Amino acid sequence: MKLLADENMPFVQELFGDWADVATCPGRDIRPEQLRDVDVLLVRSITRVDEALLARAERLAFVGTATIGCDHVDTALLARRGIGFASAPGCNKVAVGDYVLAALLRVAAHKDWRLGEKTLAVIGAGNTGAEVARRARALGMRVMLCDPPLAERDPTDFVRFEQAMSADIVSFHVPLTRTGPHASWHLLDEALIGGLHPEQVLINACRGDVWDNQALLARQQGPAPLTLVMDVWEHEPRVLAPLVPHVLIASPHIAGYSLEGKARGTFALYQALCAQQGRDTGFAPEQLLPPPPVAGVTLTGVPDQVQLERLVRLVYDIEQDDRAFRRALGQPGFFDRLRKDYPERRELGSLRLAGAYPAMAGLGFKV
Ligand SMILES: NC(=O)c1ccc[n+]([C@@H]2O[C@H](COP(=O)([O-])OP(=O)(O)OC[C@H]3O[C@@H](n4cnc5c(N)ncnc54)[C@H](O)[C@@H]3O)[C@@H](O)[C@H]2O)c1
Ligand SMILES: O=C(O)[C@H](O)[C@H](O)COP(=O)(O)O
Repeated sequence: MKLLADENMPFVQELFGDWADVATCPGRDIRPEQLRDVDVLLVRSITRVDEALLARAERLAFVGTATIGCDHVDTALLARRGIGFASAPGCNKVAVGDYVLAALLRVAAHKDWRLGEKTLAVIGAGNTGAEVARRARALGMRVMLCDPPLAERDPTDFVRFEQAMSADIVSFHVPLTRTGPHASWHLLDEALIGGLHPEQVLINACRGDVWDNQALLARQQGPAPLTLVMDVWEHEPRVLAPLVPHVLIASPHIAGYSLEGKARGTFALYQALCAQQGRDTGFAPEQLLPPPPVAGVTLTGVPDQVQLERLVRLVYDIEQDDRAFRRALGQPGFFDRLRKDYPERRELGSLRLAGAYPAMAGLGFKV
């Protein structure tokens, strides 16, 4: 069995090496002729799996994407051609929760806000949105959820989009869709951007095209800019460079890039391929992970917001990501390079807090 995988997918050798002939290559450079004799293709979000890519893939029996988002895969085509498919729902939801928590604490320090007095709206209350909501509640924030597809089934817990957009902080967690009643392409459009209050904070850790970046730039260059946190950008890997100086935290689509999240992503594909081939799964994803560099801290009191930010930074320093992004901006290929060389990052759950109050588990730490 010949398996071709994106070179940025860790643990492929460990999981598939003893039963497949494994080759890896840059995900953006996979060519149709490379797939001629390939049985299994494992990709990340940067490989467009479509008619053109699969034109010569006569042996292909399985495609896996080690991601939550599937907007890069023509799943209808795979179904038509009888090619098995798996994604990794939820694999990096905890990492996205960590990213947004770190961002919230940074924003609060920047604006001199007490988060417990603020409202957070989550647009898209699925896997990642729910993680974010859990953490915000643990910070004492008032949380609004906006998810029209879920609200159609049970409206009890949800607010309308217009109400959500009035929150102090609005965090976006929707899949990218271009058609249908809940299409999310440019969900944040020029009209909406123009009507926001200058004190508001917007976070995008889902897909860049959900926000109209040109319209945001126009707003930011005006007299009443917003506070922005952007992990994802319209037209990645290209970035609208003039927007970056107007963004408080800028990063190269790494919100989900914890080591644990990546291990879960590859492992989900391993499980799916094992199931397709009737093979027993011999591993647990935890076995793939090295011990974390800092495994425990003892608290002697209830940490305030500043101490909480320090604790988070002990595991994940979002400012380091922001600095690396600004330093590299403009260099050829900088976006993909930062992602490829992304430092090993552990989840907050890798840190055990002794003496913590129980709500701190809601922030993601092990208590
Ligand atoms: N930046 C990153 O590293 C990163 C990491 C993981 C996921 N993502 C992106 O985030 C997206 C969400 O991930 P998830 O795991 O939470 O997915 P999910 O499918 O679990 O949840 C998405 C939710 O959005 C809702 N939704 C759909 N259209 C909507 C709309 N127009 N308005 C409001 N809600 C809407 C859905 O009903 C669903 O509940 C993924 O599709 C992926 O594109 C990015
Ligand atoms: O959809 C996802 O799961 C994330 O956006 C994913 O982490 C993106 O990372 P990539 O696949 O591009 O490496």
